Amino acid sequence: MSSSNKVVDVAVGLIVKNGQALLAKRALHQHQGGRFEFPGGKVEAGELVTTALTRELHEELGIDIHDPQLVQRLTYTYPEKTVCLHVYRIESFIGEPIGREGQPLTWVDLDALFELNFPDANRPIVRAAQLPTRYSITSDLYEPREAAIAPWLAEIAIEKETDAWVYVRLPSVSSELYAMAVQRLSMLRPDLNLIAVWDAPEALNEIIVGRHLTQAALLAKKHLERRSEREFWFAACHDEASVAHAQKLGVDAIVVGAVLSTPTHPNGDVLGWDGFAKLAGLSDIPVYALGGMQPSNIDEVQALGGFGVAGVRFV
Ligand SMILES: Nc1nc2c([nH]c(=O)n2[C@H]2C[C@H](O)[C@@H](COP(=O)(O)OP(=O)(O)OP(=O)(O)O)O2)c(=O)[nH]1
Ligand SMILES: [Mg+2]
Repeated sequence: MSSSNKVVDVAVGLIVKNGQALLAKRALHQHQGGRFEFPGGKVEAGELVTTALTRELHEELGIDIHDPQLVQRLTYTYPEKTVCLHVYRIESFIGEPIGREGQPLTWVDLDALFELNFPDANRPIVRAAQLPTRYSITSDLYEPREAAIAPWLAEIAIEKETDAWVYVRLPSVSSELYAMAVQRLSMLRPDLNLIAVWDAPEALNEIIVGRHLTQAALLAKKHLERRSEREFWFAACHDEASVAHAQKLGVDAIVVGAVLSTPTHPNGDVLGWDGFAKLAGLSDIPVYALGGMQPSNIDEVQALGGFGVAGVRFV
């Protein structure tokens, strides 16, 4: 293999404070010069990626970071070279960032990142920067008819925290009833970021932020057509093959489970923490742990390479 075919590993810091991300402007003479970037730099031979991240952010910004969380590994081929961007979210650091190499710095609202000119590899980073660490899922209607929507709405209205991301999972209902439930939920709780099941009616596109593929639907899919850059795709994965397929398709994040058994699925096949760690370790995209999870499990999940927790009943 010639050296130009070698993948260049890059440690990238998604530094977030008060809902804003820290960006630098790349110098004109650099690769992808003149564009905004998330601060970071090349991993040196024999260096751990997290060591490189700490070193680069100290060199470039003069800050000392704590507890970086892996968000994604992103491989992208430019005409000149192939890079693998190892993206870490950093919410805790000591020092006030300054452009120690003369590079201009700026803080930008997370949802405004979509408007900026980044290196071509960065589009998935901009989407991943929006992702929450809690992926909430609805319970089903108590029976598949319209009268069951009102009590379902009442429960969700109380249960779901402000701005939550909520996958509307109603396996028992027709697509007409499904659309009605999503529309009514969106009117009652316009703050929620609603995720519809993958084959829900197109008419919902205006009020949802994305779609969720069941594992069977994921495996049957050959391409993923995003209707816009702001459309998020999630997928359920229970094994290695589905994790690999989700990555190949370009899904934004996966929901892996069941990690632990739950009162509603007491005897189901569970991965256990070991099984979860194995699948999370294989995944280059963000992973939510599902099955017996509460928000308080987040540290455990992240220590095993996960990104967030998913669940029907968060208390
Ligand atoms: N830091 C950073 N690099 C990015 C981003 N997106 C992207 O494609 N890259 C590419 C551009 C470069 O080819 C490579 C990073 O190299 P770099 O120039 O920052 O490396 P470095 O800090 O070690 O600097 P140098 O001493 O080699 O100039 O990754 C990004 O958001 N941040
Ligand atoms: Mg750099």
